[in-house]
Amino acid sequence: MVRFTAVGLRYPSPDGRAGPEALSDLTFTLPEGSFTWLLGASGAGKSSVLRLMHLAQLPTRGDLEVLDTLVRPERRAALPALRRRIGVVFQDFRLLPYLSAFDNVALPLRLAGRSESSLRPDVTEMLRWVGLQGKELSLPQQLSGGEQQRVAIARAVVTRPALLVADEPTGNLDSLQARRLLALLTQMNRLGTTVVVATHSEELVAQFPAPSLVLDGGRVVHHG
Ligand SMILES: Nc1ncnc2c1ncn2[C@@H]1O[C@H](COP(=O)(O)OP(=O)(O)OP(=O)(O)O)[C@@H](O)[C@H]1O
Repeated sequence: MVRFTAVGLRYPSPDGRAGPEALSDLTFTLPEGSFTWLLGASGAGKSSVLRLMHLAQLPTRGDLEVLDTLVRPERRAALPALRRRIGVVFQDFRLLPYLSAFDNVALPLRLAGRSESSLRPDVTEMLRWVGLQGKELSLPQQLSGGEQQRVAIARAVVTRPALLVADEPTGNLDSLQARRLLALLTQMNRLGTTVVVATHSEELVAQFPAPSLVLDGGRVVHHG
C-alpha cells in the first residue's frame, strides 16, 4: 500500500534556497496489488511523485507511507531495506553498458548478497519471461530499444518487488513494443505486485484500462 497524506515536495533552487513547491497537498492511497496510471502534462509532477514512491526523494511536508512503512528523514537507516522491495523502470533504461543482459539482471541479487549458484536460475528464468532467452550474453548496445527495456524490466522485478514504479517506460518504444511491455507489467500486477506507471500515451491507457491518478501543476486533479 502507498499512502500520501498532504504531501508537499520542494526542490532546492540553484542558489541553495528552497524553491517553489513542485508537489502540493497530495493525498491519495494506492491499495496493495493495484495498477495505477500516473497521468498529467509535462511538468505536472509525475516523475516527482514516482521519485517519492521509490524513495529517491523525501517529502518536505506531509506523511508518506510506502509498503506500510512511514517514510521519515529521521528513519533514514530503514530506507535501504525498504528500497530493496521496490522495483524501478526508467524511460532511458539505465542499463550498465559494460555488463551483459545476464549481469545487468543479476546485479540487484549480487548486491543483496545472493550466491552465484542460487541467482543463476532466477536470472535465467526472468530473461526467459521477458523473451530474451539466447540474448543473455549480449551487451545493451547489441540489443534493440525494446529488448533493452525488457532487460530493465527483468532487472526491476528479479528481486520480486512488492511495488513496481515505471517512469515513461514506453517513451522510447514503438507501439508494438510498448504493448508487449505493458503486458509484462500487467502480468506482474496479476501476480500481486502494486504497479504505478507514468505515461503520456493516451493510446496505451485506452488499451490497458485501469484507475488513473491525474496531476496538474503538482496537485491531484483526478483519482479513480
Ligand atoms: N531536480 C529538480 N530540481 C528542481 N526542480 C525540479 C527538479 N525536478 C523536477 N523539478 C520541477 O518539478 C516540477 C515537476 O517536474 P516532474 O519532472 O516531476 O514533472 P513530470 O510530470 O514528470 O514531467 P515530464 O512529463 O516532462 O517528465 C517541474 O516544475 C520541474 O521543473
